[in-house]
Amino acid sequence: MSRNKTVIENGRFLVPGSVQPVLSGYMTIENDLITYIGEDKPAFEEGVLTVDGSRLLFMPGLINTHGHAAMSLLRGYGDDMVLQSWLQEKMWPMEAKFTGDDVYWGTALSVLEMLKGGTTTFLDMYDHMDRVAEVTEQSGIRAVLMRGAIGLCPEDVQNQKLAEAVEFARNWHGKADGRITAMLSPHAPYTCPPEFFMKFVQAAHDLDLPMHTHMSETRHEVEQNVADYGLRPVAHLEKLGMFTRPSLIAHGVHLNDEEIEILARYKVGVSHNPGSNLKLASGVARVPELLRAGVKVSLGTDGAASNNNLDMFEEMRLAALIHKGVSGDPTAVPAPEALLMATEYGAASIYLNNVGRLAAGMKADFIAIDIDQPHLLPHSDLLSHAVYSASAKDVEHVWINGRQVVKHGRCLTLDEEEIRRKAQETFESLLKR
Ligand SMILES: CSC[C@H]1O[C@@H](n2cnc3c(O)ncnc32)[C@H](O)[C@@H]1O
Ligand SMILES: [Zn+2]
Repeated sequence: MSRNKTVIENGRFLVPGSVQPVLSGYMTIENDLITYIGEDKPAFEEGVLTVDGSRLLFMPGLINTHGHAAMSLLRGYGDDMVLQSWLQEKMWPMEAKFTGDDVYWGTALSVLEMLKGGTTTFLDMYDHMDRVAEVTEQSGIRAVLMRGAIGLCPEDVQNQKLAEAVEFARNWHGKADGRITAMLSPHAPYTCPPEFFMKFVQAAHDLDLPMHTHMSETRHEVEQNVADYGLRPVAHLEKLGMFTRPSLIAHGVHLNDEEIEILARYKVGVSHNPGSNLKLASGVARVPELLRAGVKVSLGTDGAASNNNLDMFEEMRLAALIHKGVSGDPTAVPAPEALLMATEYGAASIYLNNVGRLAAGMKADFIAIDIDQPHLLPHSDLLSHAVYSASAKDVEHVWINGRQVVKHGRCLTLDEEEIRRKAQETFESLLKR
């Protein structure tokens, strides 16, 4: 008998993008992989763990392609502000006080929220990344991690940040049973002078890693980029060589047709963060146009201080709704497309080719939602329900890399009580420092 085998029986499974997007049947997981999914009952040996899937909807784990996990400590601290004053007056002064322990507890709080809400992979750009990696290892979640660098500082400090980013990537890429991968991440073109940004591009070449940055989030940022460098942000980053690397940009709210064409040509991914963009009054990204141009569009929450939660079901729903409202076209982002953005396109945009889809051979990263609830009945179209009706609270079970990490809504890998207590204590201590 194989070391670790589970068979899900009589479940409903979401396979967006396929001819049969809602499949009734069975799924087999062996060690870290899905080995079978189909209508026919597989033969299996006595003693294999079976899960009754009859009241559950199984779907790929959700993939959060942009965030700053430790910022959960600043949830509710600085609402109703635009990006620049929010960063300069509220976030950066508080973040300057963060220690490694603060980042650990803030990240633990976010990972707990994400796991319980059905997110199985998250991207994180922050400081003290060894502590983020520690939470990732302990919790069982999958993560794409990077030391984000703001270059508004003397050159020796810039170089120190770059060195930390490189060292982190060297130490952690491929670790935690392969659940951690790394990228390199200058924070944004408006916080990283060109020479500093180009050093990151060179490092990404040297380490053969993809790159990630914030870009074209606000109209002000685009105007400032033109004033400072004579170029809009896309042409500016193209000139700095970023797109010679596999790249993902966060936001991309203010893009013109030509910029969309450039991103498509270089196969640059865009992490669409509708909740954060709405809350910071940044605008609404041109997602239907990006998708039509063939750009990989995925979904992210950004940090919990600008969202103000990490519920990827909410981002999916927002992505499916707001573009209908803006365009007047009810087919602007249909439900299957929104689900793909949160799963398969998410995986592609962070350069993971083995998650984001329920299929034999893929890593067993999947979730089960309880569909026996009033807001998820009748079972007319379960894919529609997953996008338009479900929320993080409906998540019953979560498996990552074949290991169950949430069971009946309880996290099996983290100490929930301790994290709740430490998060509150940490916030209170930050206010006093
Ligand atoms: C260098 S660590 C990451 C850095 O990013 C800041 N941040 C959080 N949300 C946003 C956003 O929407 N746009 C730009 N920068 C953001 C965060 O406060 C950290 O300082
Ligand atoms: Zn961000």
